[in-house]
Amino acid sequence: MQIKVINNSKHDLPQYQTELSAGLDLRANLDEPVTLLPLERKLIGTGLFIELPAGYEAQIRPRSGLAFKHGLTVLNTPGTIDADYRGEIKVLLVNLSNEPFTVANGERVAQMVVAKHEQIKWQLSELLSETERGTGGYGSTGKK
Ligand SMILES: O=c1ccn([C@H]2C[C@H](O)[C@@H](COP(=O)(O)OP(=O)(O)OP(=O)(O)O)O2)c(=O)[nH]1
Ligand SMILES: [Mg+2]
Repeated sequence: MQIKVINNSKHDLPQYQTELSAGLDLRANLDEPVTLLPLERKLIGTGLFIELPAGYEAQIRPRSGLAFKHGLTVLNTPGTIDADYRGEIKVLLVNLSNEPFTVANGERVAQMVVAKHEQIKWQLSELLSETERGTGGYGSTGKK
């Protein structure tokens, strides 16, 4: 499917890195490097503006390599880009390591997955159907 995009960044459009990748890697669009101290969070611009069709969202997710090697993740993961959003796509990075991390211009800081979603209508009810699980959760299964 085709998605309208405005690229006001210094970089090429995000690409799928392999044939069947789910995520497009998003590059930081910076005038100068940005340093995140331990536990610090910062919004990183991408310079990208998109127009998703109705019924689609884009999810902003961390990259596992940055998370594993540097404790860098997306604070609000998965970030939600609504189909009616026309602003710049931004990435809310947080440094969960003990070391400062410096983001370079053009660094692939996160990935974006475009996904279908439903918009529901509520059917207000008094009773829900019975199931084997019932109200159990939070580790309720597999016990004698
Ligand atoms: O990681 C993100 C998350 C959101 N957005 C943009 C697109 C999204 O459509 C809009 C609103 O996001 P969200 O609904 O998560 O934030 P909110 O705190 O509920 O703000 P709002 O009241 O504007 O909906 O912000 C981003 O650029 N990056
Ligand atoms: Mg919202």
